[in-house]
Amino acid sequence: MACLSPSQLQKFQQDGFLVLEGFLSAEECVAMQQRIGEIVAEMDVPLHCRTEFSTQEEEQLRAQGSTDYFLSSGDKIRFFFEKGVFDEKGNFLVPPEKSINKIGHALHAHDPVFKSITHSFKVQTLARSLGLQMPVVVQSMYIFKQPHFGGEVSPHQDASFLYTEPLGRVLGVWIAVEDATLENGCLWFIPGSHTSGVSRRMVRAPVGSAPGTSFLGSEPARDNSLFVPTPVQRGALVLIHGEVVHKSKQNLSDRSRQAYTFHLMEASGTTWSPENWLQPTAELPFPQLYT
Ligand SMILES: O=C(O)CCC(=O)C(=O)O
Ligand SMILES: [Fe+2]
Repeated sequence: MACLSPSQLQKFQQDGFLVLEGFLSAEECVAMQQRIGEIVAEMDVPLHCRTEFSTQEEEQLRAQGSTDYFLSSGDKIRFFFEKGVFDEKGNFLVPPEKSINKIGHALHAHDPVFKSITHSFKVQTLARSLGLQMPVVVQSMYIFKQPHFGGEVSPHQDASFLYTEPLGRVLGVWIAVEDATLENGCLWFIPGSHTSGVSRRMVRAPVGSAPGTSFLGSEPARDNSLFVPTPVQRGALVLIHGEVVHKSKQNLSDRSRQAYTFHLMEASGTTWSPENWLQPTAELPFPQLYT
């Protein structure tokens, strides 16, 4: 199951993504959900991410605060929210657990449940069967896709944010913690779109400068009809090539679509761009997958 067959490998190479249904058990998914429930119950939300200030000066301060909150989240467990969930005083307009867009970017390093799934024998076997020699985990996210308003993820290539030289060294591992359907915002891919490089890159601005990151190049308009929906069941794992174009729609249904996703980089012979927003730190060098 965790070891890819030659035809699965070929399909991944051809399409730039691959669905592996039943990769995790329902119990493993429930364990992740329960742990997330505990983490959210203990959540401490910094004021600068809760308050919508009124004057322009205060707005700038707030924007800088949340930029720093994001830019320094690579080695921490932090919370990112949907738009419009706070009033002007910073009170939640919806229950806190329904307001989170995602938790990032180091659950894989700091939380025992997510660490053991990330480094599980199944995941290691999968990485070996893809030929990865020295994979490291660069980031992880728990994505909520809340019912009724969970935001869309616009068409992108992961390598735009996680840039390497050469390209082709980043791999997304996306695990459906709940069923992902057409209604609740499943992933969509343009099959074969991983073979023509990266259209834009997000680079980190000099420290302290606003807005903190900027794009080199731009995302071209994509023909909507090229996207193929990828509904999957709870426990499915979707492999995402670093350059394949993908997206997900807003969740207007009444069911959430939670997912745990992490990104691997083949570290052997690869340069991680020093301009990426995400950088290994002294506290958290990118951990080796095979440990
Ligand atoms: O879960 C989603 O909707 C998008 C996830 C994604 O883009 C990724 O894991 O690379
Ligand atoms: Fe992505």
